[in-house]
Amino acid sequence: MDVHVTSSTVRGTTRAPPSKSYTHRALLAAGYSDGATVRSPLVSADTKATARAVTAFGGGVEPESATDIDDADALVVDGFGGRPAVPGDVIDCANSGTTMRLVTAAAALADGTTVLTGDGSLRSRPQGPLLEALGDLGVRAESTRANGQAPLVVSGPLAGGEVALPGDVSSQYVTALLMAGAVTEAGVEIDLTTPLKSAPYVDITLELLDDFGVEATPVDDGGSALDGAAGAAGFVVDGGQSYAPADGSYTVPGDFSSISYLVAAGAVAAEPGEAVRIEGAVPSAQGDSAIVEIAERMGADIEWDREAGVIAVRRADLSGVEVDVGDTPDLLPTIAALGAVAEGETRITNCEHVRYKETDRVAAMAEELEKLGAETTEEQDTLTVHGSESDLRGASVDGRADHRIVMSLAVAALVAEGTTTIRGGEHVDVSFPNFFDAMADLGMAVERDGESE
Ligand SMILES: O=C(O)C1=C[C@@H](OP(=O)(O)O)[C@@H](O)[C@H](O)C1
Ligand SMILES: C=C(OP(=O)(O)O)C(=O)O
Repeated sequence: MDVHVTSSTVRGTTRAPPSKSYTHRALLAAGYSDGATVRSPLVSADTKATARAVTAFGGGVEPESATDIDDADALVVDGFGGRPAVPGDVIDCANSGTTMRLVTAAAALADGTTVLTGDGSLRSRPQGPLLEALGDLGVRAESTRANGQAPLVVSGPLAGGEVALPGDVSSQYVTALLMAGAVTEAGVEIDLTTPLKSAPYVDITLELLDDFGVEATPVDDGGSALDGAAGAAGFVVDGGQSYAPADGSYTVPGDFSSISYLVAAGAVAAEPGEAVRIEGAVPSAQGDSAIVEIAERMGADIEWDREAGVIAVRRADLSGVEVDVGDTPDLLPTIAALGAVAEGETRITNCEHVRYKETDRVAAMAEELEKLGAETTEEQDTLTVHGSESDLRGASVDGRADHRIVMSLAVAALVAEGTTTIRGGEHVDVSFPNFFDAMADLGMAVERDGESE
């Protein structure tokens, strides 16, 4: 679907969608339990893939009261009590890396064979380190094409043990092994062979596990417990644990990766004297809440009432900054879009792992922002956007079938002169299904092909 965004201003109040990362984990944790209710879930293409996997393992996911899952305020999960059944069919993880990694480790617990696949993007993303780790733990875990990519074949059961794993490809391997490790016999000890990137996502995991009554611990070189995942040399999770959230339910917080587009939209295009107010912005372990500090550093006018969970953003002149996205890969497209509007140079460093996402987001943002008139320089680990040389004007751009590229280009399109056409607008269904409705409500001039408005 083509989406046409014409330069426009925004104002008013909107609500952050629920967190994709917490929803994936909560659905799977509820699956590992004897049953639990997940409140305020994100119902999106990616989280539906995790729900399908929970069902394939012998659990079930149903809306609490709505008839349609897309309208659900809560999902009632029937658990499989830590012992996944052998699925009756291939598990289709669609576009979701989180689903594929977390479900591969869950599949290793089953006493039989599971086959996992996904769309073309997911079948090109790296799964090798997780397959090797599972192999070292005695599980048959293979890529059908022997290239470390899906389709994957996994034959359990996994008993647990000690394993080495690189930390710089995907933190989701750690999350996957910790979540599955808790219900193994022996537990799992992970030794990182390279420093952990995307560490806050493991903090999200640790926080959620704790809420489900499961203990997992980051450790330093000497094996002593640490407070968080940053700088950890490894992780330990004891086996024989049970998943059970207090009072049988878990509530998902708002999503700061999604909030980043709303913050950026307000920073570049709020109507003079007006603000964009974002509700549902309560602090949690999400590293992507750094978008508030990053945008402020660029000069944005932001107030964040953390207790109320409300962010108010007004337009301001922005200047380029340097940002290390080692911990916050999903912010790269948003920061690049902000950088294209800012004066001066925005250098986004430590971003090699951002190339392993739904698409190579470093190349995608460099190339698509250039079509809008920005100048960019791409290196393997750094993306520089030369804002002062940019004079953004509407163009036809490709969302690369990647939700975050689509949403970031839509932010840039708010200030690009004339109209920008973004190819593949439907891909926002992965993490922020009502993105264009929410933006239209705030004042974005947007038309979607096939719609009359
Ligand atoms: O665990 C998670 O929920 C995620 C971890 C990150 O991936 P990597 O750990 O692969 O960098 C992030 O990019 C992804 O959107 C969600
Ligand atoms: C990379 C992402 O997710 P996943 O790894 O689950 O596909 C994302 O949401 O930006």
